[in-house]
Amino acid sequence: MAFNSIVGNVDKYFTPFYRLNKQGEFEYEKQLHYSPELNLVPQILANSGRDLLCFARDMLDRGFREINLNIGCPFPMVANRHLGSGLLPYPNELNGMLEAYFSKDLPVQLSVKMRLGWKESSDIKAIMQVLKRFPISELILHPRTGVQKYKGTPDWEKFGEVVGCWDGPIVGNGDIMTNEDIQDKQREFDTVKGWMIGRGLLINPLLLSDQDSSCDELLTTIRKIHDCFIENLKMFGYSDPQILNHLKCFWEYPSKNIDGGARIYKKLRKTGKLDDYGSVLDSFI
Ligand SMILES: Cc1cc2nc3c(=O)[nH]c(=O)nc-3n(C[C@H](O)[C@H](O)[C@H](O)COP(=O)(O)O)c2cc1C
Repeated sequence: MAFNSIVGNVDKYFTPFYRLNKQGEFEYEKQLHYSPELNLVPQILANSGRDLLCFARDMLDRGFREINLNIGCPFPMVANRHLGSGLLPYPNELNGMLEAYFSKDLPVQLSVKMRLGWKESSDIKAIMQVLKRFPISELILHPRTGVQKYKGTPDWEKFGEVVGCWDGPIVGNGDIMTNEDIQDKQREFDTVKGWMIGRGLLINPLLLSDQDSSCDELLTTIRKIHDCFIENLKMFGYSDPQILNHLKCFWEYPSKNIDGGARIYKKLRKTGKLDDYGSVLDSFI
């Protein structure tokens, strides 16, 4: 929300994934509703048709017409439960979930965000055979395995193979850090519908602007996003300690693009109260 208010120029946003809590329920922010100003797609981490359907119905009630299934999350605590990229070695489980979902014919499109596999990129072969059986509205592929996390480089050759065998809309994701990266990738894969950007936009929120931006412009923009983010967190009803936690996470990526950023990030992380955090931040930025 904060990024969209201050910078924008992005076609589509995705929520962080929702998953069942320990009580077996989904918990949503009360502000989670579709709005035409923010093309937001709610994402779910699931491995059962029942959970996927329950989430889709909840999102339908909130005005959404697309949900996104995450079968790419690489964290072992997630993957060990056959969730995220941990589902990729189990095509039959994916098949069962999708059969259950599409048997209900809900007016909620299902897109998929995935990696190439869990341990082996060869997982993708059987997974693609399953996905092709269903009307998946969009496929977003980050061409690394789960165990790779962010190590090494994305396997763009494998990505090309998937693009070649998928008839529907496909989006690429991985290590896009500059505007030129997008142009290069689009030239290489001209049938690809778009590019999802994660860390690149967190590090440089002005990545998509046409002109080179100065350090001052960048810093001012980051600060504006930050201040808007705080307002949103307050509006969402978060407590001060929760807000502080979110703000500390906020700086992980932008601090990489600021002179002395590592030092600032370290100092901010050490603060224990929101007031102290504000003073430390004001002394730097
Ligand atoms: C802080 C952070 C949180 C993320 N949370 C999610 C998430 O909830 N769902 C998801 O599909 N991907 C998530 N990702 C992964 C990104 O969507 C993306 O696939 C990954 O960062 C690779 O793209 P990039 O090289 O452009 O960053 C997250 C990444 C980061 C850095």
